[in-house]
Amino acid sequence: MIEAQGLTKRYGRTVAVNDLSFTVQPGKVTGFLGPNGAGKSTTMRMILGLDNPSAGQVRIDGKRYAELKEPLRQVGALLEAKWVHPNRSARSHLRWMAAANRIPGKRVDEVLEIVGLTSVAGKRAGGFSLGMAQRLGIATALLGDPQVLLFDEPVNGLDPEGILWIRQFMHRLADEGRTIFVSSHLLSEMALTAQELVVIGRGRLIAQTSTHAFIDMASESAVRVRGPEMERLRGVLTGQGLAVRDVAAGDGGPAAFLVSNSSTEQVGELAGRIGLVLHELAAQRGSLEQAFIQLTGGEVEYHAGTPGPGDSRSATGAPPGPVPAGTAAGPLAGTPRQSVDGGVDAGGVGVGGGSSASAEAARGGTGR
Ligand SMILES: Nc1ncnc2c1ncn2[C@@H]1O[C@H](COP(=O)(O)OP(=O)(O)OP(=O)(O)O)[C@@H](O)[C@H]1O
Repeated sequence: MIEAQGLTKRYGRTVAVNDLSFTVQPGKVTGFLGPNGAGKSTTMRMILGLDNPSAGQVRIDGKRYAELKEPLRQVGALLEAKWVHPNRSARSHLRWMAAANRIPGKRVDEVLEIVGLTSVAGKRAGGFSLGMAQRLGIATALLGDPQVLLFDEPVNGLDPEGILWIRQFMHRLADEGRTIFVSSHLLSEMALTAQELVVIGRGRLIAQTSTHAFIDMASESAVRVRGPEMERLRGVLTGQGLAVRDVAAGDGGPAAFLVSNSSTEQVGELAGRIGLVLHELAAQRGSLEQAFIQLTGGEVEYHAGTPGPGDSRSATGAPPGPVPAGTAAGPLAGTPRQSVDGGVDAGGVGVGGGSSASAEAARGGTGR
């Protein structure tokens, strides 16, 4: 289990993570969802002890990362693909990582098998596709057979086959009772991958809930309705206080109305009461991605103090809770990352990725 309490990270004037509290339970895939710059990677680095919190704390099975005796056996992580020395084979890389962490060599062949890389284990990792590199990163994270696994945007850049593999693989790991925490900025992807969600925007918690509940909350439910007497239809709907929007004709079909926050039953019955003929009556869902952007405070390019869509959230039916509306603690996505502070030697870290100095440290800094 992962537990964050009041977790906060400041980089100069940027508040990357702002008083974040959440828990990640074993036996499920928990998605860590937020737009680019929301603070996901920073949070993950703090979980892994690669960055120190400015305030608050995060614990893995009750302990801070630094207190874990054999971290690679407790936590594995995939932070970034394409991080292996290109001239090393997958097997020799894994052997090296295993030896550095006192893990028996036979585990290397096991993890190669688990991720489906056995047949290419002797090939140069430099020639690997992104999907294969991701598998190798996952194999590395699994070396110590940890119960807790973190994946930072694992499907970025993958083809559909690679995405499907990662998704199914995570489900399998969760079914084994492990704690799986996976970040993404794509709600549609998380809708298929995660059972639980921790949603953040501009460093703050927006929701921790089941994926199902979040999608219900995030997506507008509306009814599309059409008939030969549109103006009578409009009258009966607005007469009941329903919000009616004109929808342009799609695919050459006739124009229709979208009725917000209603059901097909309600619209059908209202029409039926006055004997109105309908040619179309269908439940519609808004775009998940758009709703998500609205909920998470919108644009990635916010600058401190700039009001954004988050400010009108209450008017859009956004959920209650810790909302970043109007906060000046925006992520300043355009802000250059000037400093990497609190970097901790990752020698024993189950980090399957990361192009940073810490990943180099994980490789022993040998540059081999
Ligand atoms: N080392 C750093 N120094 C300065 N600012 C940083 C540093 N790391 C992150 N930030 C800032 O903190 C904020 C959160 O960044 P973070 O990378 O954690 O977000 P994210 O949700 O992972 O986004 P992405 O998916 O784009 O990586 C951003 O404004 C970023 O510019």
